[in-house]
Amino acid sequence: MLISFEGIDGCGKSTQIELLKTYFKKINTPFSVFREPGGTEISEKIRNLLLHETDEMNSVTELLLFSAARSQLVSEEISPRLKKGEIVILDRFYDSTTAYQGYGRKSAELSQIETLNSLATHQTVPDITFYLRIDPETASKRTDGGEKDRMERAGDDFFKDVCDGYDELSKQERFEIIDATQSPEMIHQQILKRVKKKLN
Ligand SMILES: Nc1ncnc2c1ncn2[C@@H]1O[C@H](COP(=O)(O)OP(=O)(O)OP(=O)(O)O)[C@@H](O)[C@H]1O
Ligand SMILES: Cc1cn([C@H]2C[C@H](O)[C@@H](COP(=O)(O)O)O2)c(=O)[nH]c1=O
Repeated sequence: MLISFEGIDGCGKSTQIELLKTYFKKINTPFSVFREPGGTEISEKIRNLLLHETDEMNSVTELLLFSAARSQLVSEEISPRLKKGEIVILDRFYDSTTAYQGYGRKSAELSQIETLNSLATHQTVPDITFYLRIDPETASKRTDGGEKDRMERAGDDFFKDVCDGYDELSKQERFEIIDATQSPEMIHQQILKRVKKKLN
């Protein structure tokens, strides 16, 4: 089973993934967690380029690098585990590319991004995608104080477009839309309900 978490920076993905890990440990169910971009040696190097490189990067290079990191992660880690019937939790997957590079940066036509996503994932689609929905102002307040990476510095208008992208994407059946301004425990309960339904 493949479970992905999506939303803008500061929406609370990491917090919810930690709570879900605790649940799977409690019920003695093995699972793996990967973050995107990252999760393999090559993909972590690409992450560094994408998030911490200070030189100018054009938006198509950015799109291709996110896709390259994903392709490596899927072939090296995700596909082998899914083939064995394991649970894989992803902190972001290709919906991030559609929302950030498609709707946010407008790096390419959405149909081109869809093709690229399909190529990088070998058509791997999550069983459930939790979309932690939050407005950019509230999310940004949560991450204030910390050092912002290259994507987080993109500005309010960019994040509004990314949110529009997620709102559009989340009309698909596999999405569970969650009000991310609720307490972490309330959000966790909504996540557990959907996970348990899928497990049974
Ligand atoms: N439901 C919540 N209500 C209020 N604050 C929250 C909630 N969930 C997480 N936070 C806080 O918001 C901040 C960001 O949370 P977290 O790191 O889980 O988000 P994230 O989506 O993983 O962020 P990023 O994508 O930037 O890594 C943390 O300080 C966390 O404690
Ligand atoms: C996979 C993916 C990610 N991004 C952006 C989203 C975030 O700003 C960073 C990742 O940081 P996080 O703290 O690990 O969430 O990268 C993107 O723009 N496109 C993508 O495909």
